[in-house]
Amino acid sequence: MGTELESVLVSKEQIDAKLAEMAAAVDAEYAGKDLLLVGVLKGAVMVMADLARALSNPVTMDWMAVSSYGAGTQSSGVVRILKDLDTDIQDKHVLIVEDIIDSGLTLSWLLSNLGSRGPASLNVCTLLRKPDAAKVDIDVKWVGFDIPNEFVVGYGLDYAEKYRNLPFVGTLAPHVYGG
Ligand SMILES: O=P(O)(O)OC[C@H]1O[C@H](OP(=O)(O)OP(=O)(O)O)[C@H](O)[C@@H]1O
Ligand code: HPA
Ligand SMILES: [Mg+2]
Repeated sequence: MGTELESVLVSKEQIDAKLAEMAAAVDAEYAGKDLLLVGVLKGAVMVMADLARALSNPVTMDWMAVSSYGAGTQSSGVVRILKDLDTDIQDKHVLIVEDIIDSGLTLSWLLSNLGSRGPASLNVCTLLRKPDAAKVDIDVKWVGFDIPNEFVVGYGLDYAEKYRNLPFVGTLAPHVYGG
């Protein structure tokens, strides 16, 4: 491990096993229905790719890009749409795929934004959640791992755009971000 990384919090093996479990639950929930997975760029790229491939039922996929973190380790609370969906989600079953719910501000904003477009159903799955950091209460159908309130990187998650390609989730040494 490089000197910038402090520890592995969730290993590749743990992620693979959890996504297989989540995929089975998603398959069961949406059996016989058309499901649209909405991945939240950029962080959810890895979860989306691996979760989708673990599903047995066919799905369609679309992406939204929003950003509230910039280069820091704290949410600004201001969510910006950088890219909207390509598809109309009215009357569709929609599952938002996220890498992490931290303050919950991104998801809370997304749920109200997508909810106003009239989907047949709207649910959320996330690989990680920080219960101690929640600023808003959100109903999340599937959560992979509840983790401590520490800044994490890897498996899609970045610090100033770095570390997204790590195959595991790890904590960053505080000296890297001045913590
Ligand atoms: O619960 P919250 O406190 O709102 O944080 C969660 C959001 O923050 C991250 O995205 P970010 O804005 O960093 O964009 P990125 O995915 O492109 O890194 C992450 O991917 C979630 O979408
Ligand atoms: O802990 C985190 N790490 C990286 N990106 C994030 N976005 C919200 N929380 C985090
Ligand atoms: Mg980020």
